[in-house]
Amino acid sequence: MTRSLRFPDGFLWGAATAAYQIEGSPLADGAGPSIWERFAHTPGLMADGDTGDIACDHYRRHAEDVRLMQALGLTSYRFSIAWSRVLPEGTGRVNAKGLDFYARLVDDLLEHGITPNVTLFHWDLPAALDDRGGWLNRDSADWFAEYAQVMFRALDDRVPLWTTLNEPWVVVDGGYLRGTIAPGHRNLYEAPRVTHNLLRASGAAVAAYRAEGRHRIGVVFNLEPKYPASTRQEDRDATRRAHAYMNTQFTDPVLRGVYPEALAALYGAAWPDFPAADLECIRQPVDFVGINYYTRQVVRDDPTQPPLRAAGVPQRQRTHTETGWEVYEQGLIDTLLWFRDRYGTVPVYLTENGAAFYDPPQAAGPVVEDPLRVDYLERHLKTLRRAIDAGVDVRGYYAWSLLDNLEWSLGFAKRFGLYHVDFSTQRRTPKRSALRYAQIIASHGAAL
Ligand SMILES: OC[C@@H]1[C@@H](O)[C@H](O)[C@@H](O)c2nc(CNc3ccccc3)cn21
Repeated sequence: MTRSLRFPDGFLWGAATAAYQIEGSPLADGAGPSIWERFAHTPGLMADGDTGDIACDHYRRHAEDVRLMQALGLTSYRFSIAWSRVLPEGTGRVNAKGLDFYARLVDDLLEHGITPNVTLFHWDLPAALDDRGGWLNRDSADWFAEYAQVMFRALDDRVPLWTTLNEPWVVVDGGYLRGTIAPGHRNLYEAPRVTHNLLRASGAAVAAYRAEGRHRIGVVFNLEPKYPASTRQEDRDATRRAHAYMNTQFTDPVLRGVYPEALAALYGAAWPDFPAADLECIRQPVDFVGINYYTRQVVRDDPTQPPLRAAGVPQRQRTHTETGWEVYEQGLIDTLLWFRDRYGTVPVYLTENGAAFYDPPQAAGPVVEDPLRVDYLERHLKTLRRAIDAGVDVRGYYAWSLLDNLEWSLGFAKRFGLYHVDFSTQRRTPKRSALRYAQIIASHGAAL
């Protein structure tokens, strides 16, 4: 007997985007620059010299894009606020036109029956705050709480789902250790301090929400399950280090109030002695957690790669995406079951899941054929259903992404969208995966 794949009543079917990746017009109507405005306009840092100056032109085409969401039957849309549109200097003066853009977008979503899921910080820190030390400055928690309160007071009457941060690990690893994303630092001593201030900021925003919020607030982590390349103790130890660095470095402080012990040894002299009171702020209870799942990592010991001393082992026998990520849907249920077993019944949204594949050249027509993305979507939704059957409290799914967009420093070439975007004309064309997703949504999962 084939089990129905219907999803629970009230389960949200969404798609996700981020401000700098889709909006364009980064300095329009009084907006201040973000660190991404600076990073993207620094020669040599962006593939093909791509920038977010236009991107998907969503700032001007938002009404058209909401109609695209409605065409898929989406019941929710996850998007981020560009902090420096609303607070051009990061704190203090509010730019009414910036706030108004997001109020009009939220109203339009609600009029189309689409639940807004708002991310306050998706990597685009106001440049003016970076000039004051950015996330390295302990004051960043207060700056973020001030900004969050401005947004709560403006939109909490209409926004039922808020998230504070998107993927603090990527900000730390990419922005302060590897230098691959803004602000492009490469400093081991900065990394744990940025982790700590990001988590303090999230906690401060959650505390501010408790004072006046009417709905629910959470935080979004990218979780990537780690599997040892062999049963050798060295590989198992390396796997544990990689898991602590990428995953529990963030989930444990927020959900358990402590950092993983492995981090002190990993960071060594760079590991600060944090005030205990900070952890009380960080561990503010959240109403839900967003999990972004894309792939897994198979890990081996690698003494040549300090401080982690771990390396990924390519799984060449399996399909990979254009960003080099293995398609491994089993990692999704492994992650969700691990999360439930470690942290209990905190509700979860799968706030990002998707893939960049090379869409084969085809004649311009009403649909772009993307068979690999259709397969990726089906595999992961079927697996998500298995996790729900196993008792994980998953409340919604957000495909990354609604539109092909600016894949940060990788530029426009890496296409994750359900809709293809011709960036020379801004024409949106549904991919086959969009039509398949619409069919799945219409059946609430039964058509899987
Ligand atoms: O890379 C695709 C998306 C990206 O466009 C989103 O803005 C971001 O939220 C996002 N996070 C991941 C997963 N985490 C990750 C892992 C390694 C490098 C960069 C991101 C993928 N994505």
